[in-house]
Amino acid sequence: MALTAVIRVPSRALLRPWARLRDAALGWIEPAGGGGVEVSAQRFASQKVLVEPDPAAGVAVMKFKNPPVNSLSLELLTELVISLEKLENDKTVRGVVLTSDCPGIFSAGLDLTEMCGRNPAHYAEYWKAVQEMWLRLYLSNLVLVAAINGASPAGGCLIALTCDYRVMADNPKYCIGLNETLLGIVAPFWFKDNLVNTIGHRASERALQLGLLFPPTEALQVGMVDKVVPKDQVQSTALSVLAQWMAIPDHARQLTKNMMRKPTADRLLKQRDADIQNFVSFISRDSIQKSLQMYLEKLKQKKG
Ligand SMILES: CCCCC/C=C/C(=O)SCCNC(=O)CCNC(=O)[C@H](O)C(C)(C)COP(=O)(O)OP(=O)(O)OC[C@H]1O[C@@H](n2cnc3c(N)ncnc32)[C@H](O)[C@@H]1OP(=O)(O)O
Repeated sequence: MALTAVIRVPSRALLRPWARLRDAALGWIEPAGGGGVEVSAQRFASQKVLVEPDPAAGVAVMKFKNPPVNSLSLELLTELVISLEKLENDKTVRGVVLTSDCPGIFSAGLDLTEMCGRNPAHYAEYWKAVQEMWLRLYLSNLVLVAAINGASPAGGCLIALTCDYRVMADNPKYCIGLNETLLGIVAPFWFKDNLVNTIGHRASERALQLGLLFPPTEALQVGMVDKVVPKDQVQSTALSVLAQWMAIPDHARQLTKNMMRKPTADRLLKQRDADIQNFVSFISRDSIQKSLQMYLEKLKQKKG
C-alpha cells in the first residue's frame, strides 16, 4: 500500500531508540548526509499493525499482528501509536475498529520479556511507550471500537478499555480483565482509573484485587464490554456500531469525549516521569523479577 505523504523529521530524533524504531517500522529513509530532512513514508501496512482503510465509509480497521499472542512489545506499541497518528491526520477517516489478526487472541497484554531481565534504561523506555499508547488511544478524537476476537488479559484489556465501545466474541474460552495481581504485580493508577470509569468503583475494586478474568457473558454483565456476539460477527458488529457513533457531529462528540476523559488523562500527564520512576524501581526488584520469571515459566510449561 503506497503512501506519499512527506513528513519532516528532525535528525536528532533519529538518534533516539524510540524514533529509530518508529522510522524502521514505517520504512522512512534518511538520505545520506543527515541534517533536518524530509523523508517519504512509503508503507502504511507495517509489520505488527495492519491498517485497512475504507475511505468511502470514513473508517479503518486496525489489526494487531504480533504472533503468537499479540504481546505488546516495544515494536508493536510504537507501530500502534504511529498508525493511529496517521489515521488521525487523515481527514477521510473518522472512526477505527481495533482488532486482532492472531486467531483466538486479542492481545496477551504487555510483553513480559520487555519487563524481565532487562536494564533500568530499557524498562524506562518501555514504560514510556506504554504510557504513550494509552494516552493516544484514550484521548483520540477518532471513534474507537474494540472488536475483541480473543483473549484479552491485562494490557490487552487496557487497550479495549480505551475504546468508546467494546464488542466481544461469545467464546467462553476468551477472557478479559486486569489480572495483574495474579502475576504478583500491581496495575498502575491509570489502568485502575480507566477501569473505574468503565465499570464503577466497587466492581473495579473486586476485579483488580482478585485479578479477575471475565468470560464474555460476565464481562457484559459487569459492563467491561458493551455487546457479545458470535465470533464471525465481531468485526461487522463493530463497524455497525462505528457508523452509529459517526452519525453524531464530530465536533460535539469530540468535545464531549474530551470533557469526560481529560481529567483522567491529566492525572498521568502531570506525573509521567514519576510514574516511569515508580515502574522502573518496582519492576527492578528481585522479588518482582522472580514472580514474572516464574509466571513466564508456567506459561511455557503449560504446553509440555
Ligand atoms: C507495575 C507493573 C504494572 C505492569 C502492568 C502489566 C500489564 C500486563 O499486561 S502484564 C501481562 C499479563 N498477561 C497475561 O497474564 C497473559 C499471559 N498469557 C496467557 O495467559 C496466554 O498466553 C494466552 C491466554 C494469552 C494465550 O494462551 P495460548 O494460546 O495457550 O498461548 P501460550 O500460553 O502457549 O503462549 C504462547 C507463547 O506466548 C508467550 N506469552 C504469552 N503471553 C505473553 C506475554 N504477555 N508476554 C510475553 N510472552 C507471552 C508464552 O510464554 C508462549 O511462549 P513460548 O512457550 O516461548 O512459545
